[in-house]
Amino acid sequence: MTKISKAFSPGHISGYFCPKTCTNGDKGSIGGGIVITEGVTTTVSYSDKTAVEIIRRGDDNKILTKISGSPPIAYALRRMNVTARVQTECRLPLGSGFGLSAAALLSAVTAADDCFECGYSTEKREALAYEAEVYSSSGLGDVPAATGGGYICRKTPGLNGEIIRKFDADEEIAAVSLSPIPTEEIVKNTKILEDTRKAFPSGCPGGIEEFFRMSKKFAFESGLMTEDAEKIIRACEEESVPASMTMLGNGVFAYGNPAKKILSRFGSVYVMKISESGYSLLQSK
Ligand SMILES: Nc1ncnc2c1ncn2[C@@H]1O[C@H](COP(=O)(O)OP(=O)(O)OP(=O)(O)O)[C@@H](O)[C@H]1O
Ligand SMILES: CC(C)(CO)[C@@H](O)C(=O)[O-]
Repeated sequence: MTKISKAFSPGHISGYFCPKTCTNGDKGSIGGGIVITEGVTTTVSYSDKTAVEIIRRGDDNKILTKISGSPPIAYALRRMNVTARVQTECRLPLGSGFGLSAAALLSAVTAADDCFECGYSTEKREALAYEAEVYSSSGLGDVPAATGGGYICRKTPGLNGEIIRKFDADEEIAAVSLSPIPTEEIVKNTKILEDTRKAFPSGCPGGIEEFFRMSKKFAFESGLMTEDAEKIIRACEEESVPASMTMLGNGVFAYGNPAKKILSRFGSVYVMKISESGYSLLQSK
């Protein structure tokens, strides 16, 4: 009987970031963000040819989007020397600043390692997910972020970088997304990257409210803030709700139980919490 393995990884919303080269020469970033309870569940089984299907479901479990193919996952499987049938499932929209490519990679590599009994160490699995993410220009800091939970301050880049994780904020995170922003276009644009360097805040936030203040200042000063996001953030300010722009997506994330009501004036709201943990294997049979 064919073995079916399943793994989950949380997503990650970046509030501010700055590209940085890792000590080993790899590309990476430092920054602040939130690891979220929403993410990607990936199922892997043997097939004589790799086929990846991306599924996004709505609240009623109805399929909203079905896409064939995921270049980062196909790259990772080639590096593992395996061919597989892969299905990723998520609820959040793709390309909208929720770090879903990193979540898809961490869960796919974990499930494939189990399915094909590769016997990889944790370090090897994460290094492969990181390599595939950076090679595909689909993210810089989301893989290290999703190896654990909390709202985080990534002080140095890469998987061996120093990450401060805090778990002292347990109210809801609400998010609204108006349209995607392709990560690749931003991380390859030298002018934008220079502006993110200038706007990057120093130090780590002392609490969740300070995290949102630092993120908002970064979003404006880096020039990444969109008109749509600014309008929503202003509405949050009127009610003293901490909010900022989802990096990288044309949308807003906000903290605290009143956030959902404000954001619902602007589009479909996704409600989640700060995740207590990183990715994990869910099923092996
Ligand atoms: N849920 C998913 N399952 C499989 N592959 C995905 C998924 N989400 C994104 N990808 C792959 O990641 C690549 C780049 O996606 P992109 O960086 O735009 O998305 P993202 O990670 O959701 O966004 P962001 O980096 O802004 O959070 C695409 O090639 C896409 O196929
Ligand atoms: C570049 C980025 C904002 C894309 O989501 C993220 O990977 C990060 O914070 O490095």
